[in-house]
Amino acid sequence: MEIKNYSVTFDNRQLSKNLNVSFSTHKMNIIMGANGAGKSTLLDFIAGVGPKGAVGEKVGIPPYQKIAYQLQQVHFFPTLTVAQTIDFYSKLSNRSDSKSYENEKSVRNSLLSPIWHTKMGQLSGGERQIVLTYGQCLLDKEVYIFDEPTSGVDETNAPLVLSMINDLVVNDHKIVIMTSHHSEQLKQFNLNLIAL
Ligand SMILES: Nc1ncnc2c1ncn2[C@@H]1O[C@H](COP(=O)(O)OP(=O)(O)OP(=O)(O)O)[C@@H](O)[C@H]1O
Repeated sequence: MEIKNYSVTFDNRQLSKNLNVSFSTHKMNIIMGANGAGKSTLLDFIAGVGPKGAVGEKVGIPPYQKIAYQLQQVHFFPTLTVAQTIDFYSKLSNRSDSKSYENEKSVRNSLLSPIWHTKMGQLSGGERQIVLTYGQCLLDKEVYIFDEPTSGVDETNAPLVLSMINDLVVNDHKIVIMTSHHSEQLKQFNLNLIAL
């Protein structure tokens, strides 16, 4: 999977010019770069949701229906409980429960179970992030894109969340692309680092 000759300009400001990126099928793809470097914008392009005015060739990138994309700003229904939110994701998925892995079970049992009946609107920012990342991992897609999935998640919980995401690559052979500002959290994983 590749992006070739990707360029984007906003208000006469050239953000990216003729960028070429190859994505690994057997390592997590991590896009790193300074604030405003264009990481989220590139994710939007890969996911097929924008940005206007971006050009580039997509090679081997599936249509948007086969892509799970978690935006940086977490979106949720504040009056649904965690249980109802996860049920919502499960209903969007064709995945069978038998494909549940240890890290996913650990997130559910240790992180989600204490807040299972709490409304999404009552959770902390980090808790919401964990619930929605867990939900994304339940979907049955070819490509999973996460924009800073550990933003707001504490140092103890972040490795578990990242291990759950890494399982998508290692166990399910899916393509994972994410942005991160936390290289130290990712050291233990097999990575394809993409610097913007
Ligand atoms: N629709 C738009 N119109 C004008 N400028 C935009 C638009 N979308 C993004 N930008 C600008 O492009 C730059 C890159 O934005 P982007 O969100 O991709 O950065 P980022 O690398 O993800 O940053 P961060 O690490 O802070 O999340 C920013 O300066 C942003 O203001």
